[in-house]
Amino acid sequence: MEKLLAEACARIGDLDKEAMSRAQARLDQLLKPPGSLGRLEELAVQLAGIMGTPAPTIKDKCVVVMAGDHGVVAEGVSAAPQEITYQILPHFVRGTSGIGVLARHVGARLVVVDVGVARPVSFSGVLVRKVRAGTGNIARGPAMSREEALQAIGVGIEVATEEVRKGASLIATGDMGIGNTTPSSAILSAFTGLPVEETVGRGTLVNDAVLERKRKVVAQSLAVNRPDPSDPLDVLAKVGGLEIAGLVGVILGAAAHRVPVLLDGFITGAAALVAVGLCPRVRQFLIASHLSQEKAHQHMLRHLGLKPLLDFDLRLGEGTGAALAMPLVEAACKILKEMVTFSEAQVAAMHEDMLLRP
Ligand SMILES: Cc1cc2ncn([C@H]3O[C@H](COP(=O)(O)O)[C@@H](O)[C@H]3O)c2cc1C
Ligand SMILES: O=C(O)c1cccnc1
Repeated sequence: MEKLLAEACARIGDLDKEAMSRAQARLDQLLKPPGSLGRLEELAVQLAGIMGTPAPTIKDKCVVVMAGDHGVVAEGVSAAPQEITYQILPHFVRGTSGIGVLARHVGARLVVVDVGVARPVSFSGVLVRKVRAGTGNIARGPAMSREEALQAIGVGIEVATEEVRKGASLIATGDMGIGNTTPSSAILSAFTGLPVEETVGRGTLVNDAVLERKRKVVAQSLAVNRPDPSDPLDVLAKVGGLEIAGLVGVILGAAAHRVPVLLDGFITGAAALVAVGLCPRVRQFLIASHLSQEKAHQHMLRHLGLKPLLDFDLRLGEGTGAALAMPLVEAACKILKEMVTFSEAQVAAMHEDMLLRP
């Protein structure tokens, strides 16, 4: 499994600078004032760099949802019962959960993976790649062993690779796992050193008493496990989650094939922190779809150096924000391909001498 991770990291290159400058040059000639399509232009240049062509196209889109359970729910850190992680799975497959509806809405394939759900899963349509039946309670000990973390990363790499083989040219990440905002906060604190007051939020909308308990639990998980921020795998194994590890693999596996990765909210952000820790170059392949209402997401994105596309007050996870942002990514590609330049349109050029140039 370590080999799979090492291979994926080794394959992740830099952005294609030549494709980026050609895309930028075309954007500057298109029938519009310079830079007037704003962030769509930035996105277009990034996509050109990721996909290695000045005219990138998105053909097939998929959302990968990794599901896993968390021993730390025994501490009373979520307003939702643990069984929901299991019970919601058929609604993913049938398309009646939040991401079920939104993935269908944007025309993306939905891939649901059990990488660590507590109960045995046998719903047809769910890919069962269970590494273990839920993590250990991070308030008392490690979430999982290093080997299990590597195995779950391997599952993610394999799933992403398979989706790319089937034709995916844009992959969105999603999470399902009751309790998973707690390990995500622990990961954020471990990497940034931020105090739990800054990294712990309300998750499924817990009240003040639970929020306070959650802060103590995260602080305790760090004190008990002493994750080493210079060793991302150590952080993941000690205070992470199985679905978070799976998502680390999806991110690395997609980037290894030069496929852009849309992050969702707080949990996929925690996975991104680990992935970037393991392979800093992967950052350039990431697109932050939205700013979650989970308060600490802003710290996460700042640490990752990513600017969210949407600010929609979402706090569901499942990949819902990432799915909603897919049409923006497609729009950025279409601008490059389908818009005409001033000269192609035979339209009078702008007054160069009157333009503000940086
Ligand atoms: C019905 C339901 C559907 C969800 N879909 C995603 N989450 C989200 O909420 C959970 C994280 O919040 P916490 O750490 O407070 O438990 C995760 O399952 C996450 O995916 C859901 C939560 C619920 C209740
Ligand atoms: O930002 C998220 O992804 C999120 C926030 C709260 C609960 N579940 C997910």
